[in-house]
Amino acid sequence: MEVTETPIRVQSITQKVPPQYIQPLNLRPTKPTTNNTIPTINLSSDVITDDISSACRDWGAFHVVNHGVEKKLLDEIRRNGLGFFEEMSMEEKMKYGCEAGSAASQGYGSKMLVADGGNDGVLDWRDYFDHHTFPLSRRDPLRWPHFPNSYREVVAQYSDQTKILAQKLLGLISTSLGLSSSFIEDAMGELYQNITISYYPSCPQPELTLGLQSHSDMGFITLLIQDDVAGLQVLKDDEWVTVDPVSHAILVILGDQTEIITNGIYKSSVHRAITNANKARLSVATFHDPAKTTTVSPAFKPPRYNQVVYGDYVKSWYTKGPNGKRNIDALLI
Ligand SMILES: O=C(O)CCC(=O)C(=O)O
Ligand SMILES: [Fe+2]
Repeated sequence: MEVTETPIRVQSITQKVPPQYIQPLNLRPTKPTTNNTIPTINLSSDVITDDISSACRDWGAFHVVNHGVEKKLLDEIRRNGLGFFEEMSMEEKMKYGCEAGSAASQGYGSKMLVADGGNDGVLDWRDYFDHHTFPLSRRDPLRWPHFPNSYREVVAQYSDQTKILAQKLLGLISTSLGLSSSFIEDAMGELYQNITISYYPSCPQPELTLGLQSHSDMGFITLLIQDDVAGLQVLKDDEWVTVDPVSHAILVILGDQTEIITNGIYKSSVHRAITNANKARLSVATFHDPAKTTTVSPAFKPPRYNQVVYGDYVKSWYTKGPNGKRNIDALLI
């Protein structure tokens, strides 16, 4: 299997859903049957260790409030992202197009994972803009949109503030397991951060498509904000639970490296995005990963996962496709 970039962007599809975007019957979204809601943790409260611990154990995802990222900045990054996708011409946007054939290149794209089986050949109903933000040597704002005017400044500030929050959360996660507060950060080594703004155009047949297929994130921790159009779902006890947008909260999603380092005590969250007939949806996901050369291994004995070089893990993810959790399951001892 290989990763290719399609020349088309979902935004440019004007009529009915082309066949490449139609999910097989068993993967099409159905109405959630549960009223379960993911937990919310107030980071300004003193007694949150137990809450963090149960949210990480039971869900692998939770909202945080009083998180220290300026509310204005959350609004601004959503506004600037929307400005790029909705107000710039396709011709202008394509000047920032991702490199064809590269799995994680920076810029405007709509990724196509081509697999020999399963559903991975089906395309996501999503366009995105990916920004490399940390280490600072990777940060090149000239490769980010020049419109709206504040775009580059807002992304840089958002990157700085979310990195601080991610470090704080990794500290809390470490201490909740009796590890030193810097344990996960030390194991991660140099922090790599990418910010992906996803734009899910309204879809004429949402019952046939997925905005983003079921997956868990590869790295340590993802911080996600969405707009007021619901669409994100997390898998809990084999049921899809819709994550209702909470104004100015940030959703924390544990990634596969956190599952490995915690020896499976904490689980990465399987999630997906569904589409909507009437409204486009925007989300901003900020990923925190180790360097490709870093080896991640369980902190507890006996290990339940084989250690892995992060770069190999990423390669395998892009080779086999993200479907559900099959990549991390392959490391189980
Ligand atoms: O759009 C969303 O809410 C989900 C995005 C996501 O899961 C990802 O980019 O990995
Ligand atoms: Fe994700």
